[in-house]
Amino acid sequence: MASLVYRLLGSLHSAPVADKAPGHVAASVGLGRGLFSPLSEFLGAANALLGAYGGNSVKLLVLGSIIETGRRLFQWFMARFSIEYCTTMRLTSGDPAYEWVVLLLTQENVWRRARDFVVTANNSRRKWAVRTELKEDGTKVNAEYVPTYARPQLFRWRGYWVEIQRTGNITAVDTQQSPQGAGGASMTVTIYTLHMKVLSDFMEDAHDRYVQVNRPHVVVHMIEQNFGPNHLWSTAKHKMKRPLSSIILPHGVVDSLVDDAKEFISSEGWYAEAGIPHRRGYLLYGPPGTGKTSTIYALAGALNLEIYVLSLSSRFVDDAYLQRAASAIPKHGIFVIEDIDCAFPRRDEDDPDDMDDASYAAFMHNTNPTRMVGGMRTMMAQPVRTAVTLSGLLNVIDGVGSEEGKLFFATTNHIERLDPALLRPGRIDMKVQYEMATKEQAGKLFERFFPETRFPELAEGGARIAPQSRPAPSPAPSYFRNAAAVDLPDPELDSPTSALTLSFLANLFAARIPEGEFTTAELQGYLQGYKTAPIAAVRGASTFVEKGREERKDRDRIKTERRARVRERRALLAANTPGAGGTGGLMPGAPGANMRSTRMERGLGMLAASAQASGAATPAVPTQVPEVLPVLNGKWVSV
Ligand SMILES: Nc1ncnc2c1ncn2[C@@H]1O[C@H](COP(=O)(O)OP(=O)(O)OP(=O)(O)O)[C@@H](O)[C@H]1O
Repeated sequence: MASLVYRLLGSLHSAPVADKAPGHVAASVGLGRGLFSPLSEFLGAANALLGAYGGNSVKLLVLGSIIETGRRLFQWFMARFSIEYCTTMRLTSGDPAYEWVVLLLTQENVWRRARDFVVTANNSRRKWAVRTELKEDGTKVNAEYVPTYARPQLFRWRGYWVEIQRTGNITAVDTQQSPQGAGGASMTVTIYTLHMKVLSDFMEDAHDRYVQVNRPHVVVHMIEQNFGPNHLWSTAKHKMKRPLSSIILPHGVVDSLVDDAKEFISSEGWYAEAGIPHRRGYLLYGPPGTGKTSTIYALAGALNLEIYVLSLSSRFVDDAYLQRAASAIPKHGIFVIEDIDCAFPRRDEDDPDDMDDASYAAFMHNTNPTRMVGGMRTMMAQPVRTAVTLSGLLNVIDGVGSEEGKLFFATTNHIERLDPALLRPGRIDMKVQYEMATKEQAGKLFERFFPETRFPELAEGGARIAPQSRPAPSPAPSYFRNAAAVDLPDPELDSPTSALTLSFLANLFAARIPEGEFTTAELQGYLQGYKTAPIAAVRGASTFVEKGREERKDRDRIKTERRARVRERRALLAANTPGAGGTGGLMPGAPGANMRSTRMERGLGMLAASAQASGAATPAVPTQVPEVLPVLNGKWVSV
């Protein structure tokens, strides 16, 4: 380029001045002298003048101006061109569309040209990363190379040029931790085309690929506590779909749930015509380990829906956050609130049944339980609570965020704690109760663990009882009236008899498991110990039941003792608490005395009790009553 300019200048320099004579200019344009002669004469004079007084530098100046003007014209043209001849879209991590495009990029092998990677050993199961297996002393280590795309990458898609670039927090994205919003990443996709239709085709293609790849998975979006309140649905996990048949519930329960959800999704028009918000609420309630969460996952897999799970007891989840999180869920997403009861006040805040061991110890020994609830350190032993208020929760269920064809699922182990306002139709449209496993469930679980395909030697054939004609397992079939007495061959000592079939074993197992005493999760845990030994599983069932009963007795005894100790301690605290009939007299007439909460009173009572117990003098009461008054080594601490 530089040499070109020099050559041009050289030619200008060497060109004879006569060539640029006024007459020549006029002749070369071929126009009549009449019109242009004054201009030609002016140019001729200027030329002569320039030639006479160091005109070369001025020529250089003119040339420079021409080049600059040309450059600007080109820029202007390019700006116009790129606005009109390419389409640009921006995507933010955390948004479902971002995931779709990420997958398309990976499938198009755009990462092959990338030179900038983040390496992570965190297996994300996403298709975004380049997965490698490294060998380290014979052990395989999974590592992923995640391209950052910090610099623009150009690739061809269906004959169009597409450019992508990512900005923002590019090192934290596209592993399991993918924050959205201010701290997250965003991606710019530019397609060089005149037609908007290409853009929608691009997104459609990206979406189709995403659906195709995730067909065997259920995508579960969660909230990553570490990312703070600015990030919604920051973590996505891909779980293998679970067949509905693997959920073992009393006959018809799963089917009615699935039919209801399907009917809801397909009747959007009806809701619009009837003027009813298109949403549906389900409450699954019952003891832990009975299959509530598993049912939701299986349902989502069957209907190809994505799940958005939120726990109200998460740090920083308050009314505003809940509202934002619900609004960010796309149409037909399943919104799950786990343990919804923690949004409701307890009748007894210090119920020992709700305390974990740390809280119980803190309550009994007057130490700081250091539990964070709603971003605030609370004193006293308490069950985990939430910063979400009942009205905030109801607003979200009723409000904009819960419309648009969303399915809302709430789970709880304590339906009795829920406010009737939540349970009314329109908020909760269908309730499903989960109970301890029945004999029928135990038998079905056994059959699921030991299918005939894996144990052909125990398949039907020499069967004593065919499955169709098998008597209902609950109550115990007549031939197993005395199930405990049925003697099974020992697989290690005896050779299996032809009469011993899996259905026979399932029935015997069902007969040995008492009705409604164990959760399905407990039975599953037991059977997991006998993955390849169905006969041994049945042989050990009675011992398992006995042990389970003993353990339960122990747990009940501990609970009863705890309750008694908590009652005792409360009585002691009350006796030392002013205003509660006690003799503590800690705060008579203290400023703010009317602000005392039950919790504060307990705190003061604890202080007095601990001071009395240690023989120390009661610390002086502060003149200003702080909001929370925990006690640390006999000193007042204001939080
Ligand atoms: N009815 C069931 N059918 C099949 N598997 C079950 C059933 N109940 C429990 N399980 C198994 O037990 C484990 C725990 O189940 P799950 O998490 O669904 O229970 P849950 O009722 O949601 O418990 P929690 O109230 O503690 O959340 C899972 O591995 C699941 O496979």
